[in-house]
Amino acid sequence: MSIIALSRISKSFGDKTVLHGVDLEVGEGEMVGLIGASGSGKSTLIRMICGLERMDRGTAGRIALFDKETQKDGRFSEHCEGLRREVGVIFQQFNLISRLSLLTNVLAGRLGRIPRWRGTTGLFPQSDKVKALRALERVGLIDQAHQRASTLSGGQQQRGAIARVLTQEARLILADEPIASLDPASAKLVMSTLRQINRLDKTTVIVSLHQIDHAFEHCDRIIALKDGRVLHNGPTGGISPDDIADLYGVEAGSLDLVKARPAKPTGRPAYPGNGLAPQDDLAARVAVSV
Ligand SMILES: Nc1ncnc2c1ncn2[C@@H]1O[C@H](COP(=O)(O)OP(=O)(O)OP(=O)(O)O)[C@@H](O)[C@H]1O
Repeated sequence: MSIIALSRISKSFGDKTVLHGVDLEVGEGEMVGLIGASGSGKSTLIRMICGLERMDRGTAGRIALFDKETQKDGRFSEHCEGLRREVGVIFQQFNLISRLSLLTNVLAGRLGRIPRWRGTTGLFPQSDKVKALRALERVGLIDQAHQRASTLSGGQQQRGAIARVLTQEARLILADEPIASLDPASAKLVMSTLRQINRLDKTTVIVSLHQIDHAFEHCDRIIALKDGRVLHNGPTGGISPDDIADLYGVEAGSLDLVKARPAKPTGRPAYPGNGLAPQDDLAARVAVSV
């Protein structure tokens, strides 16, 4: 199944065109790094894929997710809203509600999947609370479940945001510069968490990154944008120092990144006891109100 299919996607803001007829296909279970200099169109492309942005009209462009059309020639299709529920989006700024507990934030991942009255009254079904706690356990934050989001570190908040998309049971994760605000150790942990979800759950992940060594280490495929056009689209190992130099407008000899290569799967979880806590144990924990 095709997870993402884009054809002839163009986007302009005023008289400035930031995406020029982009074509892309992403398949099930891929982990794709989206790289490119600042302003090359990475965020716009991600916003387009998740239905937050309309393409230009009159271009015959088309976007489909999971083989269903979300927009065509600048018009959203009837499937768009339903398909958005299947897409988990992670932003650089975490987007947790700071005064609420981490668990409540993570439960928000269920909002598109429960009746509205439950969401507005905060009466999440027990099964959803178990899902949220399992997600927190997978990202190594079970002990922080009842902590206010504002008291968590940046790395913890970003892993909280990942737990939220796990709770959403997203089939596609779009992460827009998820590690840009993090220290190196937290960045590594966030990237290995995304990679592990991709490997264990076969969730498709697209991650835009400024730190290209992380893209080299964790992604199977690199899509490189330059001035709104795809400059490179292929296996991570196939991108050359010259490609990178061209992308960022630097001398190839000044780059020290080719030593970074895709990591081999280890099968090791990022956290001890990760992900598979006994259901009973988790059910007991949800007795605490959220
Ligand atoms: N809502 C908007 N209105 C006007 N211009 C916009 C808007 N959104 C993006 N742009 C412009 O589109 C271009 C591409 O922006 P985009 O954020 O997609 O790039 P990016 O590759 O994600 O950059 P960065 O890595 O710095 O986040 C930039 O020139 C930006 O100023």
